[in-house]
Amino acid sequence: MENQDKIICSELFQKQRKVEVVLYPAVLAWKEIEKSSKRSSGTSESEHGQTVKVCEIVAVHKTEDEADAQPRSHPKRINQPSQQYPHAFTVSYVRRTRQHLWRCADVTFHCADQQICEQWVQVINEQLSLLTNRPKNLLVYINPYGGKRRGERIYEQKVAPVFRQAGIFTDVIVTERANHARDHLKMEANLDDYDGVVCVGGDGMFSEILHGLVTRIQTDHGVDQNQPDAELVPCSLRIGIIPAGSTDCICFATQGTNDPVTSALHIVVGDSQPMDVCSVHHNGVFLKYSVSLLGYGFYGDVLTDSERNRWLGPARYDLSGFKTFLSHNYYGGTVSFLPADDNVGHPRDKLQCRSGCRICQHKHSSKDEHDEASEEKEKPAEDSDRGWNVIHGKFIAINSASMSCACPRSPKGLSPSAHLADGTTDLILVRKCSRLDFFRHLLRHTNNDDQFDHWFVEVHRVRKFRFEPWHPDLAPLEDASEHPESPDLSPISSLQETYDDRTAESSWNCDGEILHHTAIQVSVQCQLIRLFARGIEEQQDAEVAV
Ligand SMILES: Nc1ncnc2c1ncn2[C@@H]1O[C@H](COP(=O)(O)OP(=O)(O)OP(=O)(O)O)[C@@H](O)[C@H]1O
Repeated sequence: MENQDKIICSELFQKQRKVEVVLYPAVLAWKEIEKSSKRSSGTSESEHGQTVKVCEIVAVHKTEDEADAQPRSHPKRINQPSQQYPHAFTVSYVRRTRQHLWRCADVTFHCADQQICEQWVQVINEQLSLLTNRPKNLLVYINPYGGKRRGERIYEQKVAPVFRQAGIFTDVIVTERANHARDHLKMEANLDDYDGVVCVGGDGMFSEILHGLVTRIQTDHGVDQNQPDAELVPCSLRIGIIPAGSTDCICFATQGTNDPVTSALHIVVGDSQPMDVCSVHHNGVFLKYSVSLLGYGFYGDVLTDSERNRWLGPARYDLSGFKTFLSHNYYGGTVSFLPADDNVGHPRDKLQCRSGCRICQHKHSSKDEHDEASEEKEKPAEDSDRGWNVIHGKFIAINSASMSCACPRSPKGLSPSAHLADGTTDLILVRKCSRLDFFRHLLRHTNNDDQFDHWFVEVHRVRKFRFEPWHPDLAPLEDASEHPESPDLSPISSLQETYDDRTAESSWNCDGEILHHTAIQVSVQCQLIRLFARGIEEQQDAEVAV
């Protein structure tokens, strides 16, 4: 940093200390000139001083009220700095606290000269205006009925003040019915007026925003969503998520916490996290988009049952989970999938998707190359069955996890190494097994053991997959030859077993909504959307090297 050009440098006064304050293009730094035993916290501190990244400064303003600028706990000393340094400015910046939580902290500097004070405010504001990724105008949708019905209060009390401080203009729509936000985005919203869309609600509300925005962009570009192989147009507007639902998995998986203030700050600093979206079709008709979990069998049944108990609130998922576990249903069907290239890793490689993920970045550059190459072609090649794997079987669960699906209850998630933006989804097949085995598998989602390390579980990283349920009259024999890596699979006797013991079909749980078709085709659309998020930060990312 010493080598960077100083933009401005002054001797100022901060918390009873004389400090040298320097603004570099990327960092604001200050260090004590006269040693004091007291230190403030929140910024990166070292023997050289403290720093804040310019990109994490929320706002700067002149501090008009001297009383506000002085620490109240030292009334005796108020006159000392205020006589010598009567002018002050305050820098508000992102401060990391525990477990990925962000808070807005203030540091106030006192100056002897009004001109210097004003110059500092002006220069910092000029640097902030160079940060073109920051949103200035946002369209906010609030679901007043999500979660514990606190969406409006959360927005007014915790989010709006942060946006105001950062000088962000907002248009706020409190939804009046389900799909209000989706329809407004699809048909009415003037998207050119905004730099992003903010969703105040849970995963269901996010799904509305996702569908509204993606559909609108495809319509505007004349892309037919019903074509399973259509190359969808990525959304230029980013989506911010303010968690206010009973399930906030997408927020948790992209920020590491479900906290409205943290989310608001990620929006203010203009973070950008690309994200894959799965498109789901049935016989050439578009059904839904999914960004987190597509689950057939166990998770479909849990959702179906929980819908009957909505009155129980979030507790309905526990009750339905328990009931579904006891019923121990399994379902016959054929799963076909197109495996991903080796360069995106494997679901069991323990490489977790974190902020600045290497695998997602690699995928991004190869996507660019692919985009350029495909522009030269008239039309993308037709899907052939070349490279597809086919598995027939009886399954307790078929899950496709496009992200880890980590949540406070299952901190590792369904697929701990799934990536947010690598153009793949992790297809997890849980075959028919004993109830005790299935329990052991579920338990491993909550501890450090590998949940895929069971004879009845297999996991594949895929770009596309299809599912066809077995129909009563047409049930094929189970084909163990297709999956040689599962030596313990049913012996010959069960291959001869007809599908007499099947139960009825299950349903697909698509990001918390039930799909009305069981035979589906799924295709991952690489980095179709971007969120105001930066992925889960490693601890060392929280500190600036000085
Ligand atoms: N004004 C409204 N009235 C009724 N329903 C609404 C309204 N606005 C949005 N919704 C719907 O409420 C559903 C649940 O919303 P949300 O995801 O915000 O809360 P949630 O408590 O997490 O719910 P869930 O756990 O079911 O996803 C969404 O599917 C959304 O379409």
